[in-house]
Amino acid sequence: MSEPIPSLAELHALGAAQQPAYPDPDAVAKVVAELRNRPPLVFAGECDDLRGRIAEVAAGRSFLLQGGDCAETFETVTAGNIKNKLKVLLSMAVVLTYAAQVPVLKVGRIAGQYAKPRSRDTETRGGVTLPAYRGDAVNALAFEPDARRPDPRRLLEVYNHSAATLNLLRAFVKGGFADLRAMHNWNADFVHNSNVDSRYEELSDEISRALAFMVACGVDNDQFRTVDFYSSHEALLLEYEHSLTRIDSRTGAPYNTSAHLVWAGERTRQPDGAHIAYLSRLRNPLGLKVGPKTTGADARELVERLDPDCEPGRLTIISRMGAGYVRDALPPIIEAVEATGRKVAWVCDPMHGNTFETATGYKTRAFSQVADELNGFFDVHHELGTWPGGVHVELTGDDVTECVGGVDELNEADLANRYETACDPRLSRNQSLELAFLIADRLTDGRIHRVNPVQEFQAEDF
Ligand SMILES: O=C[C@H](O)[C@H](O)COP(=O)(O)O
Ligand SMILES: C=C(OP(=O)(O)O)C(=O)O
Repeated sequence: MSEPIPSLAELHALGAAQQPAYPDPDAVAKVVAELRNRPPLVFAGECDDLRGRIAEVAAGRSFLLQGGDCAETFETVTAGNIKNKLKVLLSMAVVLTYAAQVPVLKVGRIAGQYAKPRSRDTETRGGVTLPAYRGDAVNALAFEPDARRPDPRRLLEVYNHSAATLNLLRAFVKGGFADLRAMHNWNADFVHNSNVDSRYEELSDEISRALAFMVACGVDNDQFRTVDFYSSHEALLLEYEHSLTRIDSRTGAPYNTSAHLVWAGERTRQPDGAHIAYLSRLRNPLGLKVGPKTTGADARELVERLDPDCEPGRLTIISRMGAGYVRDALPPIIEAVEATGRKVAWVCDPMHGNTFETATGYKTRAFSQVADELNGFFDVHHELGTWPGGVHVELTGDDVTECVGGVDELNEADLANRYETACDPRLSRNQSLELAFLIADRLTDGRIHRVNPVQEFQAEDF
């Protein structure tokens, strides 16, 4: 049984990094009271299912695909946007499942990813300094004093937009949209102009033939109709996360019911800080981001706090080292955690350690560095004999121009064409698919242990 969740006041007393400076505490209290009355967005039993599935990842029998926007915005909660993100994640999952023949666990960075930690509290433009944009959960992106003032009522909008997003996602994944037999349609709206597309089309044709064969052999057609899809976000804003925490009536344990999985970010994982104190009490599966300065001892201390019962599937460690550091910085962390006997899922975020700013002021990432970090991650796990359990990516289903390189050979001048992110640069739909093929190649290069597809593949694994 978990210890009780500390009160918000107790958490703040521990020191909470990256919280908004709300000007009106009464307005915050009102919003918290209102959120505490709202129905949960996810069911505790679903979080338990996800924990079981992450245990499969940790055991080397499955691969975790976690992805979505850097920062969701209220304005982009539209059917088209949600559908495109789901389509690219499903397409990536198909590539991984079929080409690499590993079951793929699908987790969106979605339906709650509205708050951003920032390097600086303020932003200065043309001699004017305003509070930094901290995500739609806190303030608005426009560089104006009113827009940048933190407004707690935005947390109610986070709840509303997350509920609408989850509702549509559940309809898509259970209602037939994600049917494997419809995989050609997921890409019908895209311009087919790259070698990634032809690889994908070839693979879809092969899958269609394989499915027709299986159906002809008597496999139940309906098994391909639905998929399991989970939600996740960084548990950053204590007021929001705490208000959506509920005691499960079945077990008496506390769950964050705003998402299936929540994670501690690189900037908020102080072992004695508020975020770790809060997360350690939850029964949800948890993520932990670790950067290049994390030592083995740091990692050990954090996993002992977050996973005191050494429960397989409890923890997903998401490394975000940077292409130049991953090969040196990751091994001591893996060794220290594995030495504790814990079974964690090891996941690579190849985005956050590889951000740079162009001379024209765009924050971007080079696809080559993203690929290099991923390759480093696979190399390290190969050398240590551990399972490279998954990938965590910032992506969108649209043809944005935010990261340079990749199949469309985007250069710095192209960034101005469709730079739409509210915070960090995301992979476009083509770059995301290209990444999936790259991962599939690493998983099938004969050096990484994988499951026997014939014995272990089940339709619901897709
Ligand atoms: O997404 C992650 C962080 O919020 C982001 O990288 C911070 O960006 P900044 O350095 O521009 O504040
Ligand atoms: C802020 C993020 O990452 P990190 O904590 O790894 O910097 C993020 O994933 O949005």
